[in-house]
Amino acid sequence: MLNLNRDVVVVGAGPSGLTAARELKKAGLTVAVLEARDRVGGRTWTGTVDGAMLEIGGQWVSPDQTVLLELLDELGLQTYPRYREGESMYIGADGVPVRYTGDSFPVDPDTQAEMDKLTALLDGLAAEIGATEPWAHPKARELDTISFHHWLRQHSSNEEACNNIGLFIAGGMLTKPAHAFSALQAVLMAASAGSFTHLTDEDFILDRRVVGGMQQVSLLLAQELGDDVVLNSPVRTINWHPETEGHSVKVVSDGATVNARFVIMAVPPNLYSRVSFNPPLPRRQHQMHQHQSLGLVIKVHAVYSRPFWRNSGLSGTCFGAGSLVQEVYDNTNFGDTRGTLVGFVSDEKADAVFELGAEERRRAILESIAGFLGAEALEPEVYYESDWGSEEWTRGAYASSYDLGGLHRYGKDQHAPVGPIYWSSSDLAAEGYQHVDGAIRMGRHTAARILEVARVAVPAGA
Ligand SMILES: Cc1cc2nc3c(=O)[nH]c(=O)nc-3n(C[C@H](O)[C@H](O)[C@H](O)COP(=O)(O)OP(=O)(O)OC[C@H]3O[C@@H](n4cnc5c(N)ncnc54)[C@H](O)[C@@H]3O)c2cc1C
Repeated sequence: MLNLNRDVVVVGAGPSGLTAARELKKAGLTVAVLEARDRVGGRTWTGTVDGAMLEIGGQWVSPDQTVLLELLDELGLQTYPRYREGESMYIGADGVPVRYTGDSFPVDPDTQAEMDKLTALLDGLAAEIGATEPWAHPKARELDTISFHHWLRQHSSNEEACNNIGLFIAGGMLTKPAHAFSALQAVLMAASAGSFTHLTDEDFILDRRVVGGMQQVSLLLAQELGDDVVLNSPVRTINWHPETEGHSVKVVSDGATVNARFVIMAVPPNLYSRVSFNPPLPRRQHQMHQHQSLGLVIKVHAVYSRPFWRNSGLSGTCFGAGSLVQEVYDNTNFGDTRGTLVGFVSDEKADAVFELGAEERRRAILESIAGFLGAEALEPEVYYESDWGSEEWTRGAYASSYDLGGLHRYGKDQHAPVGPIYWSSSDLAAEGYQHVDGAIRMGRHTAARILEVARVAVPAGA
């Protein structure tokens, strides 16, 4: 068991915690990062399964994610574009697969007009409300007390249009059913990516990947931090002093005990209560944290001897709001001769297939992909389901959002430190919310806040 004395202890070696630690260390403070798992990277994890390199967690980078793009550059990591040549596939309300090109689904003109109307409304709200303080906008309560499902139907009676627009935020981003979160939460998601239109444009939001995998960001940051990162060390208890802000914290983990002046909880909010705080956190945090939960999505990887869909002029991009696998993309690795598809089974559909045995689930998922791309999809060489819901130190995917009414009620306090305890994760970001970019932004922001306080606070032992 290590006994360490540091200025700041960071709980969690995901991109947010590692960024915060790096910034603090650069500024001259001493740090320790305690990580529960036997690896760094958190929800980014580049693994090898049956000889295939898979992005088990976060992978895509979009052009608005400028902080991540800058960091990739600084770390010497290269990116490459997602394969997108050829026609896409769409399965609409009639269940018939249709090939199409361009940005719009091949729907009838009425449905298209309704989708355009809903898109314009959401773009307008995202621009007006923004991602920084959505809870402070005059419309916050009104939008936060109606589910996204009902908000869509309040503005359109076209069910296919509502389902298609709902897909981009519900199944596609928050990975919760559209009845489980508010219209305000949907607006935050859109604003955090620059606009709702960005979320509907897969060539924007899923633009590029990192050569060698996204986890390298965390691996390289951890390499710089060296022995200051301690793995296999789930933090169990944080003893802190409410009166002496920033001066005295004792963080107890399985691998190390750290005495520090500040602590950063760089874990998703649903895991805060895994740590015993002594004294307990205030009422406000106790309540707020119970309203932040992770969604659920199965990221499915299927690797084939070759990218067979390309031979028939298909890009591998497929959408079907009513399909079990509601999105499919060509996820072939840089320089790989094999072809990889990635698909997503979200929220209630994920619940349903988790009721099945592994073989039956695999068959149902591959049949859904084959519904878009043909029978060759049924026989991958490698098949893998990323099951983040079963990961003790995450418990869902992709990230956390408030339940209905929670964002306007609690949002203003989600960043507020409690004495020496600060909060940092992509789940709390404005720009880049739920993404690696947001995790890095939050890490920098939290480090800057601590540096400001540390300048005037009395060092431990003084
Ligand atoms: C399947 C999937 C696909 C995704 N796709 C994308 C994508 O394409 N693009 C994108 O930008 N983002 C994507 N994301 C989201 C992105 O990965 C996350 O937003 C990002 O990793 C969050 O970083 P973080 O540092 O805030 O939290 P995390 O990455 O979750 O890191 C938190 C760390 O804290 C550790 N921890 C938890 N509790 C404790 C404890 N008590 N003690 C010590 N350590 C603890 C965890 O083990 C973890 O390492 C995806 C996520 C998933 C799961």
